[in-house]
Amino acid sequence: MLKQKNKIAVVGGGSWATANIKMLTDNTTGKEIFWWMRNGEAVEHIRKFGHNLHYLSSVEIKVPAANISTDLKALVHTADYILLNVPAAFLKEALAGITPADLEGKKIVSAIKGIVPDENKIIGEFLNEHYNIPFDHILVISGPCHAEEVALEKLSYLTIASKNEALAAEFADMLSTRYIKTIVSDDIYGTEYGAVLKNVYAIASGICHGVGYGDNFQSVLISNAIRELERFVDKVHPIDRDIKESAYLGDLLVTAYSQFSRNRTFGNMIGKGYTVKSAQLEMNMIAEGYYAVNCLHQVNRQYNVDMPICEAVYAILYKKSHPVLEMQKLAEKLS
Ligand SMILES: NC(=O)C1=CN([C@@H]2O[C@H](COP(=O)(O)OP(=O)(O)OC[C@H]3O[C@@H](n4cnc5c(N)ncnc54)[C@H](OP(=O)(O)O)[C@@H]3O)[C@@H](O)[C@H]2O)C=CC1
Ligand SMILES: O=C(CO)COP(=O)(O)O
Repeated sequence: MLKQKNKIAVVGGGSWATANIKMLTDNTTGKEIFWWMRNGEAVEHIRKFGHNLHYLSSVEIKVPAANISTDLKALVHTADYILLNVPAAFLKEALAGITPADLEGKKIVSAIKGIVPDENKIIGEFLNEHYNIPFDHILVISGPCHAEEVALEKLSYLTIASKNEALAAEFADMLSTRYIKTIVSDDIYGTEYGAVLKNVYAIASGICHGVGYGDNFQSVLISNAIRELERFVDKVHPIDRDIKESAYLGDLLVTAYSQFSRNRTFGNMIGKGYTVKSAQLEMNMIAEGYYAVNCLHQVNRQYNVDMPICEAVYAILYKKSHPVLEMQKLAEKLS
C-alpha cells in the first residue's frame, strides 16, 4: 500500500519560516506543505505574486495558494507535522486558539531559538507541559544557519534533535536538499538552550564591537562564551555531549560573527548608544536574545551557574547599565 504523504504546516511568517518553506519545497520527497501567518495582507501577496512581502522577498514560494492561510486551527487539523516558527515571545499569542486536543497525536517541530517568557521554558518543555505533547513527538531544528544564506542556497548544516531519533531522521529526510545537510541528535535540552544562549552571546559580541573592542578581544569573549554555554547546559541537562559540534559551537560562531545576525546587529546598536526601543524599531526583525537573557537570568536562580557574559548583557539591557562600563567589568572576569 502507498504511504500517505506527510502534511506539514509551517506556523509563522518571518524570515526563518520563509527559509523553512523554501527548504521543504526544494526537497522533492512526497509531502504537502501548508503555511500560516497572522498577516492577511502578506497571505494575499504570496498567493498573488509567489513571494513573501516583508521577509526574504527574493525567494520563490512554491506552496499552493489554497494552502496559505490565517486560520491556524484549520491548518493544525489538516497537518501531521506542525513546524513552529514564531519568535518565542509571541508563541503563546499565536497559539491562543489552539487546545491540547487540537494537537493530540501531532508531531511538533520547533525551529524557534528562544524561551517562552513568564513560563521561562524552552519550547520542548512548554509544549510538553502546556499541550501534553509527549517528548517522542517533539523535534527541534537548530544549527548554524541564517535564513538569508538559505535564500542564496549557500551550503548549510542543520541539526534535528528529538528523543525519537527515527522521527528526527524522517524529518531530516524531508528537509535536506543540495544545499542543506542534516544531522540527527537526541539532545533536545542542550540543542535548545545552546541556541538560546548563543543569541545572548551574539548580543554581547555586537555590544563589544559597538563600543570599540577589536577582533582580538572578540575571540576571547567567544572562547569564554562557549565555556559558559557548556557550564549551563551541563548543569541543566548533564549528558555526554561534545560542545564543539555545529549545533553548539557552530551556531555560536555564526551568530557572533555573521553580518546577517540580528542579535549581533542589535547588540552593536546598543553598544553604539541606541536605546533598546530604538534598536528594535530600527531593525524591524526580532533579536531573540533580548527576551531570552531576562528569562535566563530568572532560570539561573535555580541553577546558580557562573554566567558573567549573560549577566553583563542582562545588566545593560534590563538594568540600564552603561555598555562601556559593563564591558570593562566583564573584561576583568574573562580569561
Ligand atoms: N532568521 C534566521 O536566520 C533564523 C531564525 N531562527 C529563529 O526563528 C524564529 C523566528 O525568527 P525569524 O523568522 O527570523 O523572525 P523575523 O524577525 O524574520 O520575523 C519576525 C516574525 O515575528 C512576527 N511578529 C513580530 N511581532 C509580533 C507580535 N507582536 N506578535 C506575533 N508575531 C509577531 C512577525 O510577524 P509579522 O510579519 O506579521 O509582523 C514575523 O513573522 C526565532 O526564534 C529565531 O531565533 C532560527 C534560525 C535562523
Ligand atoms: O540562529 C541563527 C543562525 O543560526 C540566526 O541568528 P540571528 O537571530 O541572530 O540572526
